[in-house]
Amino acid sequence: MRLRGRKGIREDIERQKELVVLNAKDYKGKWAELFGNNNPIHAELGMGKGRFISEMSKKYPNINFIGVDMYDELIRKASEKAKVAHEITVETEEDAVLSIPNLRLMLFNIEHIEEAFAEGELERVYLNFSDPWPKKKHARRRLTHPGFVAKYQQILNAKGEIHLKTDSQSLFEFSLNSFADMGLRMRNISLNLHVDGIHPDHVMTEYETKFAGQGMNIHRCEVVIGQEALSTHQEQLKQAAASALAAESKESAE
Ligand SMILES: C[S@@+](CC[C@H](N)C(=O)[O-])C[C@H]1O[C@@H](n2cnc3c(N)ncnc32)[C@H](O)[C@@H]1O
Repeated sequence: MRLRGRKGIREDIERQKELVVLNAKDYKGKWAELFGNNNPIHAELGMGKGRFISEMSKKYPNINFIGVDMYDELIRKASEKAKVAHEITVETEEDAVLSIPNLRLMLFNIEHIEEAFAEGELERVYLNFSDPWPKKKHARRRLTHPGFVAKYQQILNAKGEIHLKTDSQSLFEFSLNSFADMGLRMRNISLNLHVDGIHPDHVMTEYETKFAGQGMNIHRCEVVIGQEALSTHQEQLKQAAASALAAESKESAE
């Protein structure tokens, strides 16, 4: 997605100091301080126009959300969407900088994400409809390339997870292989999310609305990164297996 900067956009986002972070590197290791609490931090990498991150921040006030994108215009659009989602009415120039306590929009290139977050500073990374970069020679630019995933591993904490959604079958295949090659555990894999049945709390992104509306399959998976998340997942699997065995032996006894 390429957008040419429009005069005034930079000034507009610069004015929104409470919501927009232009100097993300300065907050490395200090995001909890910026939010003023130790709630988990979830980041959407490549948020586009920001519908997902706005709605998530409204729905889950006890989680801190950061929407990351590299274009001024998208940060501005996302800030407008956030204010609508949070029902902030902008009456004057000054009001435009009103803060949303659990949301920040960060202008940043994900290629250098480890320069913006310290080790274990995030609890979840959302990759929603990331650019598929279909040409093989561009594989390194895909946000699920092992080079990127290694950076996410570094900045995610013990409960860390990556949640991926995409319409692109080729990106999905590439991503699953990438995660598997890195020895990572995947769960809740869906090749057709909207047919498998979406959870009532499911929040759609702009691209998801468009592609699902066109009848395209939406692929999704969760990747368990942190040790604590992995232990919880393994415990859940053990319990599910034990209940299945118990049900089976009860059935055969009857
Ligand atoms: C296809 S759009 C998806 C937007 C949104 N997540 C959705 O699902 O509607 C991908 C977004 O990722 C952003 N993006 C791609 N590469 C990026 C990078 N290296 N750093 C920051 N943003 C990036 C693009 O600017 C674009 O807004």
